[in-house]
Formats: sequence, C-alpha cells, structure tokens
Amino acid sequence: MTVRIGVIGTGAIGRDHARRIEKVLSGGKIVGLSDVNRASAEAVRADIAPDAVVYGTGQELIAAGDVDAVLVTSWGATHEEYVLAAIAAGKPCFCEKPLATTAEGAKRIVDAEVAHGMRLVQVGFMRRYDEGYVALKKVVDSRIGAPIIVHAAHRNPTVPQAYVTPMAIHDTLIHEIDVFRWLLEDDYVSARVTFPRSCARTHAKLRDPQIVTLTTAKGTVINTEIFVNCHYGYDIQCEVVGEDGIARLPEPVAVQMRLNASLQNDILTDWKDRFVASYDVELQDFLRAAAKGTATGPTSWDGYMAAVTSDACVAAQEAEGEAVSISYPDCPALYR
Ligand SMILES: NC(=O)c1ccc[n+]([C@@H]2O[C@H](COP(=O)([O-])OP(=O)(O)OC[C@H]3O[C@@H](n4cnc5c(N)ncnc54)[C@H](O)[C@@H]3O)[C@@H](O)[C@H]2O)c1
Ligand SMILES: O[C@H]1[C@H](O)[C@@H](O)[C@H](O)[C@@H](O)[C@H]1O
Repeated sequence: MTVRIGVIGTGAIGRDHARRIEKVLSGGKIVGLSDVNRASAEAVRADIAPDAVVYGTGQELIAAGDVDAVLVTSWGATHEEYVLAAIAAGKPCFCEKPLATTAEGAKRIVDAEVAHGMRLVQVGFMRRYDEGYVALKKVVDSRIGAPIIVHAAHRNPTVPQAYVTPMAIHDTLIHEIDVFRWLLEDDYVSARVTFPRSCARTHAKLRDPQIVTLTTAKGTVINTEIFVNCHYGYDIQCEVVGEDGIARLPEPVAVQMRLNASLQNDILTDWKDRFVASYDVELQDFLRAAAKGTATGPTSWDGYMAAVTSDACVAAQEAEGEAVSISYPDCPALYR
C-alpha cells in the first residue's frame, strides 16, 4: 500500500522530509502540501512533488479525503493544533519536535490520543534511530555497568537572531532530554542551569553557552553543554561513565587526512547531514505503521515527558544555578 502523505510546513525540514519520502523511502507519496508562506509549498511541489495539491491551510489538508497521513513540520508553536486535528480525523501523524511548546499543550495531545484509544502520533526524536546511539545503548545496557555520569555536548555552528535563551532548552536540549530518558531508561528528578560568560559571537537575547545538569531518579548526573555559536561545526558528543567502564557515542564516519603537517578530518556543519540516516529510518518506520493506520516509535507521552522536563529546565535558567525539581504523572496504559 502507498500511504498518501500531506506535509504542513515546507521549510528546511519539511522540504527535506518530502524529498526523502518521494526519492529515498518506499511506501509513501506526497499528495498534499501547505505552508503559511504559500510560495514555499509551491516551490516544494515544483522541485519534489509535482502531483501534490497545495492547500490554503493545514486544516484543509488534514481534512482532504485523499490524505491518509500527515507530517507536521511547521514552527513548534503551531504543532499542537495540527496534531489535534489529525487525531480528530483519525489520521496517523508524524510531528517534528517539539510535540507542543508547553507541557499543557502536549498533555492535550496525550488526552486526545488516549480518548481515541489507539496510537496515531510519532514524535520526531530521530536520535533514537541513530546507528551511533543505538550502538551506545547496547553497550550501556550490557557492558559498562550501571551509569553514574553522562558528559554531553550539543553544539551548533550558529543560530539565527530569532533564537533566544529559552530556545537552547526547547529547541536544542530537547533532543538530549528525550534521548537520555531512552538511553538510561530513567526519569529526571531535577534540573540546574549554569551560565559561563557568554561567547563573543552571541547576541543580547541569547546567553550562550549554557550548562544543563539533569539528575535522574536512579542518581545519574547528566551534564550537557549547549553551545549554539561554536562556529567550528555541528557537533554532538556523549560519554557515559559506568561502574565498570566508559562508553562514547561514535563520531560520524570521516576520512582521516595527513595534510599540511597535520593529522585531520572534516567535521560536519549541518544537522541534515549529521542525522541523515536517522531521519530516513524514523520516517520509513512511520510509513510502515501508517500503512496499518497506526503509529510507532517515540510517543506523544515521550513528547509530553520532554515538554515537562523542558519547562523545568527553562525555570532552572531563570533560577540560575538553583536546582528545580521535576515530577511526572502516571503513564497511561496506551504508552506502557
Ligand atoms: N529533528 C530535528 O533534528 C529537527 C531539525 C530541524 C527542525 N526541526 C523542527 O522542525 C520544525 C520546523 O523547523 P525548520 O527548521 O524546518 O523551520 P523553517 O522555519 O525552515 O520552516 C518552518 C516552516 O513552517 C511554516 N509555518 C509556520 N507556521 C505555520 C503554520 N501555522 N502553518 C503552516 N506552516 C507554517 C513556515 O512558513 C516555514 O516555511 C521545528 O519544530 C523544528 O524544531 C527538527
Ligand atoms: O531545530 C534544530 C534541530 O533540532 C537540530 O537538531 C538542533 O541541533 C538545533 O539546535 C535546532 O535548532
């Protein structure tokens, strides 16, 4: 069966996901596109999906009879209304992170999906599909003993002017928040944020870098550096210190060169390249489940847990250096 897909939000990642569905993956076809900037949807139709209909609104696209499943890749603050509409229409929905920009919004999605009685939503936490993280998890589960400390870094070369201090949490750290819950099979109990002096390349509304310390229920301490003006590349680092040994996230494959009297390799500069294979696998998974009218992979509950945690981390930014405690409600049976 070919799943007929509608894409809402045809900017950077919407365009890239449309490309992979049309040109890389099997079992899906783009039949609908929508963006508040209509020219962007028209351009994706022209370049990637010539048979697709461009809809005036995301709601019209969701309601269209020939759209079987929906990709929500618009700005974060607009995700909730589209995901709720997809659930109301009974259509599988892949939603990029964040599921919603507030914990209350994510909870409304959980409640709607639970009321529907079946999974329809997959959240775009693609790191769970990354070969390196999957290999790291195997080692953490079986080789290095119980985890004690995680040292991590999430570095972007640069960010736009519109990226402000809280976005370091809900736009960037949100990946670590989800992937460490999954990697350690643990929940967070507190968050603390420390600010070193800001780097020279940042702007007045962004304190950069930041160090976020999350403590888990089992007592593991996770220190993550968020540095979004690091300049040199797109760099994701993670090292888990266990009772018996240490495990590091593998570096992306890179050719080593002996050049100009130095030993060197290039570092990637774009998230699209760093996680290209993970995006392919997560969306292939989505197409496979959507063909059966359901969803798999990271759940609305995972999206909600990430939102609760990221709200606490933003409060911890404001409390600068003070610990903010985190607690979660019970998980509904649908997600256990
Ligand atoms: N998983 C990842 O690694 C990853 C990578 C990049 C972006 N993202 C997420 O994907 C989403 C989009 O990010 P992007 O980088 O593509 O941003 P972008 O600004 O390049 O594209 C977003 C698009 O959404 C459109 N849009 C905004 N509001 C809309 C609305 N109400 N209805 C329809 N379209 C609307 C904009 O016009 C724009 O074309 C964000 O939530 C972002 O966090 C995830
Ligand atoms: O939306 C992007 C994307 O999620 C990237 O994976 C992350 O590294 C960036 O910080 C974020 O702005």
